[in-house]
Amino acid sequence: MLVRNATRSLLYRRGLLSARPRTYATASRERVRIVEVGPRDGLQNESAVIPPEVKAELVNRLTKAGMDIIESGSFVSPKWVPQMAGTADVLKLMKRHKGMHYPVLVPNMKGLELLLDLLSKQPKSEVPYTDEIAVFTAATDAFSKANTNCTVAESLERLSAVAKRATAEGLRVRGYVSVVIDCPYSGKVDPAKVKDVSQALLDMGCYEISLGDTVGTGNPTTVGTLLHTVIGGSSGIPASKLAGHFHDTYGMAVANIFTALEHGVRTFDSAVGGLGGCPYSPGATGNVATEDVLYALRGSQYEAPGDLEAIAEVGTWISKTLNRPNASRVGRALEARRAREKLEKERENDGGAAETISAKL
Ligand SMILES: CC(C)(COP(=O)([O-])OP(=O)([O-])OC[C@H]1O[C@@H](n2cnc3c(N)ncnc32)[C@H](O)[C@@H]1OP(=O)([O-])[O-])[C@@H](O)C(=O)NCCC(=O)NCCSC(=O)C[C@@](C)(O)CC(=O)[O-]
Repeated sequence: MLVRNATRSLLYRRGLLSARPRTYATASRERVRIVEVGPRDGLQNESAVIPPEVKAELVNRLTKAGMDIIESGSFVSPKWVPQMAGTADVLKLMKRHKGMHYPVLVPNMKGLELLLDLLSKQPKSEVPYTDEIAVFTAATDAFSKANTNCTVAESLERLSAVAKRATAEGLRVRGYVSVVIDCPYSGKVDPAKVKDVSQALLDMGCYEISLGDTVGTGNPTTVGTLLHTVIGGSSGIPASKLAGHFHDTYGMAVANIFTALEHGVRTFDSAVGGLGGCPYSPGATGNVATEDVLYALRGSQYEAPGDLEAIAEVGTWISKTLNRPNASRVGRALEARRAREKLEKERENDGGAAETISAKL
């Protein structure tokens, strides 16, 4: 069947590629959605101050590399998460494109009002700063209190009002449930509780629920058990309404994604360069790296957005900019390959020059 390379076509339509992509024959592949969370989840835990220009540049580079859903910041209390202060500036600075989504986290009505105020001041001719918010809660009271200073029940009440108002204002609402496997404060989490909280978020109008293995302790068995409970039974939540958000603390995130794929989940959150960690989950490392997800899906029946080589270059750039090691193994391997190829080219050029000199002599 004739299909077009989806990512290159998207870039061409956005005016980021000059040449129309060629069409070529390939087997039809099932589309997987990737929510790139690097600019939000990835940066929220960094201790050094990151200027809004750098955050906006990260979004721009990810766009050029083909990502089409980029979580771009948070309207949370700057006292709680100082790194996300200035999200309004990031949204103003970054280049926004029609058809893309730039969700931002909103924890309460105050955050939503700040966002709505910003949107109301934007010239109508511009692409909106965002058309989507993400609300977040947890499967345990202990984590919810540490993260948002209220119990799960209190957070659901708070978020229900936020979701209702956001929907009325024309915004899409995504929901997160944190600590779906283990809680750093209260231990093992009951999958039935995850199902109840997810259902409550759907009932208040969230179009999708991202299940967060915040601590990154899940493995294919525990993730499989979780999904079996959440999706299964007559009151099961359809897999199409779920997303996987796996931190890679124990190196299991890619395996967990494949387990989730087997259960029908087709949306995954990832962060370029494996950036991130949650300020309220001590010891947890970053999200699964976008590069690792794209590489793992190569040659499979699934097609994901994003150009792997280009994403890897963004991972190299942001890791250098933040002065931190690139946490993506695929990113590091591609970096090493690029360095080798550069060296070989230089050698070739040197050899060529030497040959020219000896020919002249
Ligand atoms: C929810 C609150 C605000 C409650 O925090 P609180 O202290 O209970 O809030 P409050 O209502 O009592 O207000 C205290 C002060 O904060 C201000 N305030 C209040 N709200 C806002 C706001 N939205 N924006 C800006 N300022 C705000 C408010 O105006 C007041 O200012 P003051 O009078 O003292 O000057 C706080 O706990 C908070 O912001 N928490 C966010 C924590 C966070 O961002 N965590 C990381 C994101 S979640 C995550 O990473 C997990 C995820 C999603 O990736 C999935 C996974 O991996 O599991």
